[in-house]
Amino acid sequence: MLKTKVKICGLRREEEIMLAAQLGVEAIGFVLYPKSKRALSLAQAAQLRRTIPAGLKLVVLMVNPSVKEVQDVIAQLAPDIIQFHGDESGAFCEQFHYPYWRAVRVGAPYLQTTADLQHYIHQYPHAQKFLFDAYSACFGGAGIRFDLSLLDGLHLPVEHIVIAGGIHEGNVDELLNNYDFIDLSSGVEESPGVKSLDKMKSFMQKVNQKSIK
Ligand SMILES: O=C(O)c1ccccc1NCC(=O)[C@H](O)[C@H](O)COP(=O)(O)O
Repeated sequence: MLKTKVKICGLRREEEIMLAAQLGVEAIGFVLYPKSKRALSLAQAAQLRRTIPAGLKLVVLMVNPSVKEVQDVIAQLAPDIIQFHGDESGAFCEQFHYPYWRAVRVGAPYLQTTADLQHYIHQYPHAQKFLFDAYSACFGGAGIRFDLSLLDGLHLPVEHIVIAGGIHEGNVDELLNNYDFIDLSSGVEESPGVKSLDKMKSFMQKVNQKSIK
């Protein structure tokens, strides 16, 4: 059994960051994808970056960025991890020699079966983790679950797996202590792009209660 770590994605306000740190969240995500309702500009992200307390990891999420955009993020934000959430190839992700998570959009036409997933992850040999999320036309943050049984039989250590997609206080039980890392966004929002401090608190209370001591 594992003590499940939590990443909350799409934070945009300093009070959300402070609360995440207080609640024992492992990592937060900034969305640098202009079409997202949770988008931050690079300048906004740089300002918020300064407020992140030590010990709270920063994951910067990008969707089909240019090389220059990734280089700018590394230079100006120095995130702990870059999360590639679009259609970036292995060669693209690996050219930066920077820690990255590869989002796997389960249910995409080319990601329908366990064999498809296995084939896909082999294309990213240096990914630190694979974040399994449900396929959606808007790329992510859509509150949709995927069929977890597709991960059964996957040759991938559990420490390399992050489960995302439609997680909230009401359904997190089945994941806790079974997965190393989970990621959520809309499940702790009061409106698109605005985190609910109350939902963050009650979600993390549940996680912390259920966690193996
Ligand atoms: O959050 C977004 O708006 C977003 C936009 C484009 C690509 C990815 C995006 N979010 C990715 C995340 O890491 C979310 O936490 C993940 O998709 C789960 O979201 P949710 O189903 O809302 O919990």
